[in-house]
Amino acid sequence: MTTAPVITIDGPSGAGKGTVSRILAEKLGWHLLDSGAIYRVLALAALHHGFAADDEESLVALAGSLDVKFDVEQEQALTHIILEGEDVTMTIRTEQVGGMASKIAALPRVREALLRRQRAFKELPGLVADGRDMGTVVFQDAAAKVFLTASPEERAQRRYLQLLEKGFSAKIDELITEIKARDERDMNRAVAPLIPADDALYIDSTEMSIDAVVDKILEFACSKLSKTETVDS
Ligand SMILES: Nc1ncnc2c1ncn2[C@@H]1O[C@H](COP(=O)(O)OP(=O)(O)OP(=O)(O)O)[C@@H](O)[C@H]1O
Ligand SMILES: Nc1ccn([C@@H]2O[C@H](COP(=O)(O)O)[C@@H](O)[C@H]2O)c(=O)n1
Repeated sequence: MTTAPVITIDGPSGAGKGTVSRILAEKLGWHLLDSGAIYRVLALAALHHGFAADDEESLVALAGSLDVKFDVEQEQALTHIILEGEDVTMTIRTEQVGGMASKIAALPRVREALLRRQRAFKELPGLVADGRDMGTVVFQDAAAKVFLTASPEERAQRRYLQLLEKGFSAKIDELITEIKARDERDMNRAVAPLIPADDALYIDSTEMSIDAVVDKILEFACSKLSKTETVDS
């Protein structure tokens, strides 16, 4: 049986992972995993239930029973995220939810509880997986791994424009502080820290357009995939 190839795109907040992953998945006709959305949904559910960010016991139980659905809307290239029957696609994008997600994501048993849910996205014809540990932990055998980053100031500026576009208010100074705090937590946690996989292509997109990043990843992924096919045949 042929197993589905995976392209992983890891990196810090606001680097453009979600944007380029969606474009790549569309171009290739592959499935898409936004693993950060899973952590964000769990964070939102925890906030709804009033659980503290360090209440590992309750969070693990919640992760195991999380009633979440990803409804892919092909025409509008949008995935609706439904938590306990409620559309939370927009609500999970706030920095408050992102901050809570990054705190609970540092808990080893919470990460463990979410592993199977993420790996279930690996289906034919292929998967583009976006997150922090896609290449280092969740899909270690991925055909092509990318680490996508940009300076904190550029990422905050991108996030600022994105939040305004979605109708949220934001302050650039606060975003820079929040992004740096999230980087610090994500890169220094004991389990699955945000680091490039040894075999990842490193891209700094500070001065690159979205199209340039997509082209670079496509070129890299195609060369990796053709080598994999040669080895398999
Ligand atoms: N190379 C780029 N140049 C300019 N803007 C970009 C670039 N890449 C992405 N953006 C914009 O930056 C914003 C953040 O991108 P995106 O949501 O894809 O980041 P992310 O890495 O997935 O962040 P997070 O991990 O927090 O979800 C979006 O509005 C996107 O359009
Ligand atoms: N594979 C992942 C994905 C995400 N996280 C944590 O969730 C937070 C929110 O993720 P976004 O990509 O939506 O910004 C993020 O800051 C990480 O702490 C993770 O640990 N692993």
